[in-house]
Amino acid sequence: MTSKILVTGGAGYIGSHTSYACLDEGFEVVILDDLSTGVAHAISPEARFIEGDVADRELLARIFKEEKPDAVLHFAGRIVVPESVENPIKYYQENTCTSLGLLHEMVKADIGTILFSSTAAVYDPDNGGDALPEDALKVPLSPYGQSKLMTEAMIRDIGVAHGLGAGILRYFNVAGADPKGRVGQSTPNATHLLKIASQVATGKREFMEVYGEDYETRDGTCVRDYIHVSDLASAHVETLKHVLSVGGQITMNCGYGRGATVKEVIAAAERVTGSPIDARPADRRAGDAPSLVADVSRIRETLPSWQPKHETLEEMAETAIAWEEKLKTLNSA
Ligand SMILES: NC(=O)c1ccc[n+]([C@@H]2O[C@H](COP(=O)([O-])OP(=O)(O)OC[C@H]3O[C@@H](n4cnc5c(N)ncnc54)[C@H](O)[C@@H]3O)[C@@H](O)[C@H]2O)c1
Ligand SMILES: O=c1ccn([C@@H]2O[C@H](COP(=O)(O)OP(=O)(O)O[C@H]3O[C@H](CO)[C@@H](O)[C@H](O)[C@H]3O)[C@@H](O)[C@H]2O)c(=O)[nH]1
Repeated sequence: MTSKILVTGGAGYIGSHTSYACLDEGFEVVILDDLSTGVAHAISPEARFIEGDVADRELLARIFKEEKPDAVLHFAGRIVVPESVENPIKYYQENTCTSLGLLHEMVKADIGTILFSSTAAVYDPDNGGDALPEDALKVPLSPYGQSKLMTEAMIRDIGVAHGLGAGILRYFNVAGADPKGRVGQSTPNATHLLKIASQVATGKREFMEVYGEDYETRDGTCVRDYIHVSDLASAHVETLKHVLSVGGQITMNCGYGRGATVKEVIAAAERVTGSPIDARPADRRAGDAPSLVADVSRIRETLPSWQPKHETLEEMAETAIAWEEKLKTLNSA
């Protein structure tokens, strides 16, 4: 029997890729998005789209009654770390409180499964650079990270009390775009490294800055575990199948288990285009961890069927740059 899922934030970067991946796997997909940072062209014509706010509890109750989804994939939220420092109320309201309302409506409607987008930002930024297992020390530096960690705790407690199956996925650094060119990172003022490098590579920006070259890393720039968004999308599909079949709760890091420096990411983008990227040294960005790398043992053991297909920085850069080019036509249409 076909399973039906409700995807909150399905018009956003990761939610849109995951919606396509779920549709490709035969799931029925209903998307709830208020288009605050998402874009209509990211929504597959095969999905049912409801424009609305996840904080609207009456709307949620109606959707659950009418659509009776088997699971909710909850991507919707605010994601800009510095903004969360300036405006923590917004982040606790729109990430933590909205998620609580969603969980409450799920329990009331007896919807038994949730996947939740958490983040590597929950871990201790001064972690020493070793790969981080899921039980590593949590010291979220920003209200953004804290809002996610609080939501994780709510899901665990509510899950235990009400028998909710849950997959909490802690994404490391998500990059790249759909290799089929259907979707990509479309937020115009996104701040992610490869997005910025792709904007320079496609002539949308003249130059970019490298935030700090004096870290204790192999070339002085920060290390992150970059994961291709399509591999992250397929990790959701496999997690969903796993939780729908065995129930229970699982928290898993999503990355490849190896780090790349800022300079290595920029060099990959340069190899793709064959042209230099004007990347200028700048001061450290406040709140940046020197290194965040995932220990991926748990996701590998739990989901042996998850086979990442786009692990190289070149593939992430190639798809990101191709999408940036495509956006020129989409945005001028
Ligand atoms: N992008 C990353 O590198 C990254 C890393 C770790 C975790 N995450 C998490 O993954 C999730 C998705 O991130 P993304 O990069 O796709 O962001 P995004 O901004 O592209 O997507 C978020 C989507 O949610 C929608 N939305 C926001 N608030 C809403 C609300 N109240 N009601 C309905 N829709 C709403 C937006 O319109 C947008 O389509 C977020 O929860 C984020 O915290 C992202
Ligand atoms: O123009 C730029 C942009 C970024 N960086 C550096 O590149 C690295 C990666 O930065 P960015 O792409 O902004 O990602 P993070 O700050 O690591 O945060 C991302 O990854 C986290 C998980 O690790 C998520 O929680 C966040 O939502 C998501 O923005 C950092 O060292 C930045 O200082 C630059 O040097 N120049």
